[in-house]
Amino acid sequence: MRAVLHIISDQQRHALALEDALLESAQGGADFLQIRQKKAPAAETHDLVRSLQARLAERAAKARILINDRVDIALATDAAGVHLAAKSLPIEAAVTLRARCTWQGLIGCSVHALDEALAAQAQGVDYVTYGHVFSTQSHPGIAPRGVTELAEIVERLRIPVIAIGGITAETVDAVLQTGCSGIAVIGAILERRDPRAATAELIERMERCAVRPRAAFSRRIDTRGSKDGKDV
Ligand SMILES: Cc1ncc(COP(=O)(O)OP(=O)(O)O)c(N)n1
Ligand SMILES: Cc1nc(C(=O)O)sc1CCOP(=O)(O)O
Ligand SMILES: [Mg+2]
Repeated sequence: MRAVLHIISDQQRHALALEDALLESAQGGADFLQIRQKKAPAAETHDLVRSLQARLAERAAKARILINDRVDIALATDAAGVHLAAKSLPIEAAVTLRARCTWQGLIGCSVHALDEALAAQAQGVDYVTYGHVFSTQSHPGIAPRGVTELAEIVERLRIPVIAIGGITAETVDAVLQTGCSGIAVIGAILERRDPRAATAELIERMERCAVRPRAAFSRRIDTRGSKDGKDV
């Protein structure tokens, strides 16, 4: 089991057209495309997800889609999961909602400290992203947290920890040495002219790492969000 690769969308940070860049990264082997369209109208994000799902299926690309923030869009598109950011619906509310419906996708969230990570785990998330590990254009002026704190969080949690923030092909080995379950990136893939090749190179480096993830994703990863796992 190798660590997973999440590609996160950003409306400002992409060299190719965003949808094309995401598809290229999926064809390069990305495991998750996390659709993070801050401030985009729901209809626009919904249409982007639907279009990506259709184009991924045409290409037989296996990447799963996670929706940032919008639980409603995750349900409506039967996405593989929802990622809760700092100002999203509280974890407890998202977990309760999932218990009441047929959608059974992943629920993940962003954390930035050990106590937040432990609280998120106790509230029932399936994974956390922890960052930012290195300096990142997305959060300028906030000090990076580094791999030592990442290693402590990985050690203390039983659920998968995905490292995020400034991770590149050059630094991925040091990140994976912590035993984290994956990495999430924007710039290392979406700001490249050839996201497919950049993804393939990053995955090759991930596969070469001798340290394996301490925690595996739950079985929810194997299906689309709905209980029967059928494709839409
Ligand atoms: C200290 C700190 N606070 C917030 C963030 C970013 O928050 P997040 O919920 O992950 O939202 P986006 O990253 O999607 O903007 C941070 N990195 N550090
Ligand atoms: C979206 C995001 N969230 C972070 C967090 O720490 O929560 S860091 C980050 C930016 C990731 O982009 P890049 O790989 O280009 O640094
Ligand atoms: Mg974040």
